[in-house]
Amino acid sequence: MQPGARLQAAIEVLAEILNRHRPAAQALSDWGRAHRFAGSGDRAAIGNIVFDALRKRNSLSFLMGAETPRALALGVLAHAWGEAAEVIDAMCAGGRAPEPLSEAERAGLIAALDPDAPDWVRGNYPEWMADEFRAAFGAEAVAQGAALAERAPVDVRVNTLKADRAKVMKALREYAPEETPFSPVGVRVPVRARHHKAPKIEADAAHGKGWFEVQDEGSQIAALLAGAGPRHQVADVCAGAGGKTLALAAQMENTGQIYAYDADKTRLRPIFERLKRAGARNVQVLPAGNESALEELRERMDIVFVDAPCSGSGAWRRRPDAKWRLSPQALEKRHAEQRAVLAQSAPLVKPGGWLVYVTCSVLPSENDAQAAWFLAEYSDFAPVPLAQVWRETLSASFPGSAATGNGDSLLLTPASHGTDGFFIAILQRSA
Ligand SMILES: C[S@@+](CC[C@H](N)C(=O)[O-])C[C@H]1O[C@@H](n2cnc3c(N)ncnc32)[C@H](O)[C@@H]1O
Repeated sequence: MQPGARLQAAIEVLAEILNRHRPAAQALSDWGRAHRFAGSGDRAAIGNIVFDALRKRNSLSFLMGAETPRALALGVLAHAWGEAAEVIDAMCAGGRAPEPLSEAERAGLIAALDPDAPDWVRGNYPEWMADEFRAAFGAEAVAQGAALAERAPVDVRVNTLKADRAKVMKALREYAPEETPFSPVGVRVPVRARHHKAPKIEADAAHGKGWFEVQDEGSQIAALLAGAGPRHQVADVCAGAGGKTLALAAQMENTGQIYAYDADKTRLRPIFERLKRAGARNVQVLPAGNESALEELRERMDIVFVDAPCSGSGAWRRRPDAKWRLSPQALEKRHAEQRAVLAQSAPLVKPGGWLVYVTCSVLPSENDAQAAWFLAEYSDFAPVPLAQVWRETLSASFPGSAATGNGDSLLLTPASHGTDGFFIAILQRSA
C-alpha cells in the first residue's frame, strides 16, 4: 500500500473506534480481515497511526483544531512521527488516499503546542481526571501524563525455573535486547519508532520452551517486592491469567505453595497452559468464584498478593483506548471492587504475614487512598516502608516513588522509572 492509502485506512479504523466505540484491537483486526491484500508492514503502519492517535488524542486535536479521525491521523504524522508538512500534503491526493488538505489542516501540521494549554491537553489524559493527576503528581502532572502517552518497550521476565538472563538475551539477540535497570530477571526490547512493526517476541521458540514471559518491568518489580521465597504459603487472590503467579512460582523455586484464585473463570483460563509451559509445579489453581475455597486458607498465608482490578491507567502506553473509555462511574465501581477484594483477603494473612496490594494504576483514589482505607478498617495491619523492602529485596538503592506520599508505598511510572504505572503497598498483620 502507498503511504496515503495507509493513512486513509488508519482514518477509517479510528472512525470505528471513536464514533462507534469499538475496542482498538478489534477494529484493527476487523479491518485486516476485510482487506486481506494488506501486508504485515501495512497493518503495522496503520496500527501505529491508530495507537499513536489514541495515545496523544488531546494534544493532537488541540494542535489540529479538530478532534475528527482525520485530524488525529494527520496530527500523528506531523507531530508524533515528525513527517514534513509537504510530505503529508503529497500523501493526500484523493482516490485511495485522503482528500487534499484544507488551509486549516496545513496550519495544524506546523502548529506548536501552546505552553498555556490546559494540563490535560499537554498531558493527554481525560479532562475529568485533571484533579486526580494534580493530586498524584502536583507540578509533574503534565510530564507524568505525557510519558504515559508514549509507546512502551516490550519487557520480558526470564523464567529462572528454565533459563537465565544471558540465555534469554542470546535467544532474543535479533531484537537488540537490553537488561532492565531494576529487575534482575528482566530483559527489554526497545521501542520501534514511527511505522515500524513491534517485535513479535511471543512467536519466538524460546517463549514456546518457557524460557520467558512477556511482562512489564513494573509488574516484575511488584512480584519481587512481595518477598515470596522458598517454602512460603502464598495466596494470589486476583490471579487472572497468572502473570504474577508465574513470577512468584519462580521466586519460590517451585517449593512451598501458591493458591491461585480469581473471581472470573474466563480470566483464569489461560493460567493452566502458562503454568505448564513455565514448568511451575507449586501452584494450586482454586475453583474460580468459589469463595469457600479461600476460606480454607484463613490465617495460613505468609503472603496474600492482591493484584487488584483497577482502571489500568498505568498501562495506557499499551492500551491507549482504555484511557478514553474509562468513566467516573467505572472508576467508582473499581474502587468498590478493590475494597471488596481487600476485605476478602485480610483474613487469609497469618499473624506477622504480608498483604501485598498492587494496582496497575497511577490514580491516588485506587492506590494510597485504598491502602489508607484498609489500615483504618483493619487496625491489626501496619504498612511496611517500601524503601526498606526495596533495599532488602533488590539489593539496590531505592529510586523513590513517583507519588507525593509518606514513603510507605511505591508508585512506579513511565516518567520516573521507565516502567508501566504500578502501585505497591505492603501491609503487615501484627504477630
Ligand atoms: C489486574 S487483574 C489480574 C492480573 C493478573 N494477576 C496477572 O498478573 O496477569 C485483576 C483480576 O482481579 C479479578 N477480580 C476482581 N474482583 C475479584 C474478587 N473479588 N476476587 C478475586 N478476583 C477478583 C478480575 O477477574 C481480574 O482477573
